[in-house]
Amino acid sequence: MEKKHKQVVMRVSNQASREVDGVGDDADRAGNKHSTQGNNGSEKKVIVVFVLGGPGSGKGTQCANIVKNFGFTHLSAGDLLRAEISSGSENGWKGKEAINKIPKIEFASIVFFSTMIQNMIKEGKIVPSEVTVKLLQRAMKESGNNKFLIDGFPRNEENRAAFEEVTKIVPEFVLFFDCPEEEMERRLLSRNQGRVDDNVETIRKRFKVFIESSIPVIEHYGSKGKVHKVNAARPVEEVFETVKEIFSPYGANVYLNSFQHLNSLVRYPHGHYLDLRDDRSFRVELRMSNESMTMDHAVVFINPTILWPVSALIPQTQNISLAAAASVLCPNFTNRCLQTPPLFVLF
Ligand SMILES: Nc1ncnc2c1ncn2[C@@H]1O[C@H](COP(=O)(O)OP(=O)(O)O)[C@@H](O)[C@H]1O
Ligand SMILES: Nc1ccn([C@H]2C[C@H](O)[C@@H](COP(=O)(O)OP(=O)(O)O)O2)c(=O)n1
Repeated sequence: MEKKHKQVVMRVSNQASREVDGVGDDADRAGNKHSTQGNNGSEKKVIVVFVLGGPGSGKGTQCANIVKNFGFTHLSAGDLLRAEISSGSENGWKGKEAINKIPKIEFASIVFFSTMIQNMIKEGKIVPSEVTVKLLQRAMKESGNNKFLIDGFPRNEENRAAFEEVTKIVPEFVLFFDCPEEEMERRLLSRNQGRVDDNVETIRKRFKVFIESSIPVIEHYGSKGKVHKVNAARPVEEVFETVKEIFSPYGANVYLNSFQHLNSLVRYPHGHYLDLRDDRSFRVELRMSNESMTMDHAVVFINPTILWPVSALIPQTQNISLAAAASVLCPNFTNRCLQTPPLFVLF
C-alpha cells in the first residue's frame, strides 16, 4: 500500500444539493438555497440545525454525539463567546453600533469587547447579535463543512432575526431539549467546568432569560412545524436514541482512518443490505493526505432502517465510531487504492 494512502477520509454529502457559494455572502439568496463550496467545487446545500434548551439541558453533550455519528460541525454560541473572552481581543467588535446595544454596562474610556461579553455572561444576559452572528458566520466559513449544529442560538428574537438577515439561512429544524429546571440546576452545579455563570444566582437568571427570551423563538419555529422536542430529563444514552431517529435522514459521514480498519470491515458482507427503495444517494468525497480528490461516480446508498442493527454487529475500534451502515459502489476508489474492494464502509 502506498504511504500517501494511509490517511483517508471519506465524507458523504447529499448529492441532491445545489451549489451557490460561501456562507452568508450573498444577500440575494434566501432560505435553503444556501450552500457552500466543496473542495472540488461540488455543490453542497448548507444545513443548519438550531439546538435549543435551557442551560444544562444537555445540548453540548448531545451535540458531541451528533457530530460523531452524523458528521455535523458543532458550533456552540456560548463556546465561541467564551473563546472570544479568553482571546481578550477587540476583534473589530468595538464598533459603536454594537456597544450601543449593550444595556446597563458602564463604559470607561476604553473597555475591551471581551470584557463586555464576559460581564454579560456573568449576569446571565444575552450578548448582542452583532457579536454572536459574526462569530458563528466566521466559524461556519472556517469549518469547510456544510452541516451545522448551532447550539444555544438563537437565544432570542434579536438573535433569530439577525442570523436570518445576515446569512439568509433558514434552519432545517430546531432540536429542543426539554428538561425541568430542578434537573438542569443539578446538572449545572456539578458541571465543574469553572464557568463564571454556573453558580446558583446566575443559573436562576439564565432560567428566567430562557423562559422570557428563548421560549418565544422555539414557539416561532414551532408554528412553522420545525421543532423536534426531545425529553432531555432522561439518561444521556436514552436521549440520544431519540436524537438518532431525528437525524437519521441527514446521512452519515463515512470516515476511514486507515486501510487496516477498512480491511477489517470488509470481512462483513453488509453490502447485501443495499436498499434501492431508499433513493437518497450520496456523493463521496475522498481526501488523501494533502491531496484532495473527488469520486464523482462513487455513490453510497444508505438505508437508515438498518443503520443501528448493522452497526451493532461490527466491533468498535479506537478509531472507528459506528454510526451508520453504507454500501459503497465505488469502482475507481477500489481500483486505485485498494487491493480488496470494500463492500461496506462505516464511520
Ligand atoms: N441526560 C443527562 N443526564 C445527566 N446529566 C447530563 C445529561 N446530559 C448532560 N448532562 C451533564 O449535565 C451537564 C450539562 O450538560 P451540557 O451538555 O453542558 O448542557 P448545555 O450545553 O445544555 O448547557 C454536564 O455536566 C453534562 O455532563
Ligand atoms: N446566542 C447566545 C448564546 C450564549 N450567550 C451567552 C449567554 C449565556 O448565558 C452564555 C452561556 O451559554 P451556553 O449556551 O454556553 O450555556 P448554557 O446553555 O447556558 O449552559 O453565553 C449569548 O449571549 N448568546
